[in-house]
Amino acid sequence: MNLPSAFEEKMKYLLGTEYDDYLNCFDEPRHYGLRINTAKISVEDFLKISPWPLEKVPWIHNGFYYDGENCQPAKHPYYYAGLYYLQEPSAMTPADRLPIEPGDRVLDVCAAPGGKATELGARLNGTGVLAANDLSTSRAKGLLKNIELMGIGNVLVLSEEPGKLIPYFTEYFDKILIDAPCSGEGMFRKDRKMIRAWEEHGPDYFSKIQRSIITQAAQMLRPGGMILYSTCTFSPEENEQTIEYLLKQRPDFDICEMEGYEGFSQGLPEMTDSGDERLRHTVRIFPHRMKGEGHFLALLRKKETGSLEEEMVAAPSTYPGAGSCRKSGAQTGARTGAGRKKLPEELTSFLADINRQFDPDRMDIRGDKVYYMPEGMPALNGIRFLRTGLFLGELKKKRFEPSQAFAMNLKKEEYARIIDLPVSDERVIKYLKGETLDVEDLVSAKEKGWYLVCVDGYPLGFGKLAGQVLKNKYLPGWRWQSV
Ligand SMILES: C[S@@+](CC[C@H](N)C(=O)[O-])C[C@H]1O[C@@H](n2cnc3c(N)ncnc32)[C@H](O)[C@@H]1O
Repeated sequence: MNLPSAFEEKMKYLLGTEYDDYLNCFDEPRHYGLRINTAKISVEDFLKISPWPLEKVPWIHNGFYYDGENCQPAKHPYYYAGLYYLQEPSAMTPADRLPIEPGDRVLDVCAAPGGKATELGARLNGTGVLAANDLSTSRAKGLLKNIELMGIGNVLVLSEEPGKLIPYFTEYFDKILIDAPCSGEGMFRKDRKMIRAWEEHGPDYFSKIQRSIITQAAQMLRPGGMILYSTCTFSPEENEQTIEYLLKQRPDFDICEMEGYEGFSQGLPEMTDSGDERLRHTVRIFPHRMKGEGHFLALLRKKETGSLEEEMVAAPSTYPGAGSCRKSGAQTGARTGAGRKKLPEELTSFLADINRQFDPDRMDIRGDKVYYMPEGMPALNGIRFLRTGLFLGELKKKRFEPSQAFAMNLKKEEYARIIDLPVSDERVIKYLKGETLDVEDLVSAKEKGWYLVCVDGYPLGFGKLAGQVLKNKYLPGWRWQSV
């Protein structure tokens, strides 16, 4: 194993006599993880239908190992139904250890491609709001797809430098996750390409970015709120020293203990100038001590009173942005459905078939597109975004076409017209490939209209019955790719 010598020296210093154990684990097989999406299915119900043997990740209630050399969960209809997310087991920890409560306003600052944001969204379970941001717009596109696939609707998907978000969201969020860009030392075992990247941009480069992100995020947290900071690297500069930096800048923050696990290791105050003993409550994951790749986590709380923002930031009484340069074509906050304005007939008649209460004031119609906004959203003019709210569908010449995101957000029992196929039915793959289906055996040709196509009771997308056949309305960009 060719590791950069500066990295080797640091790890010897960090690990002492355990260094050889760490090196030996490079020869061990990697761990493949699958996290059950509890927004769609309970752990118990998934275990009843799991096509593969699964072994529990002991510190994550909905996390499991699978045999990645012999199973391909990404090529299974349940993946297309959003029943699980494939994720390295240690990477499941940050979202799991941030205590999300129903109704919380949650920000994931560095969210793409959504490994943690999708779990945060599942925990909100349709309440509150999840703002998932990533500086990289191309990566944020993947994030949006994963959020929609997992059926999460109470979202904002943003693509901004975090500092730009502060005036809109000063002290707004109850919980913030910062899965910071980092030098990736914890991933060397899983992905050797990370070693080359480390040589280009190492801990010094990333620690500056992390300090900036964490102090910006601190301003968007309400007093009493919590931040979970994580990296997948070992370097103290990016871990304990970043937290030490925050605590110095922000005496209104403290470190909390998080739910433990026997394989976790304590943070290392001795790797900082201050030696602040509170840093022992941070968590390190070493791959030779447990079955997961290298990570670092710190759970932080902002004290209830006397937040620095009260002194430092003149929080705007109304959200600014009106009149500032808009980055995206769409205007949010200008809700044509607001004030109980009458909604278009074609939309109301579609929604009448859905067994769910929609608040007309939260309907946002922009051009021909209809969105269902999270409650109490500030105006976001001036922020680059990819999605605000649940994209319900499009108004087209006196008809409403429901979207893929809406299909994924629905539960089978919420919609009247269902075509539920068992996973063994060859029409499942045909549907996912975008083909027209013959469904004469399942529905009467007379009952025309939109149908929600499900696999074993879990929605995959819409189809429209016309004559004897079901026209396929599965989103073309999401289609099943034959290998
Ligand atoms: C470790 S990855 C996040 C992984 C993600 N949380 C997940 O679980 O799928 C770090 C992300 O930070 C983004 N990023 C880099 N610099 C950033 C910045 N200044 N603000 C916000 N995001 C940033 C990168 O584009 C990258 O997607």
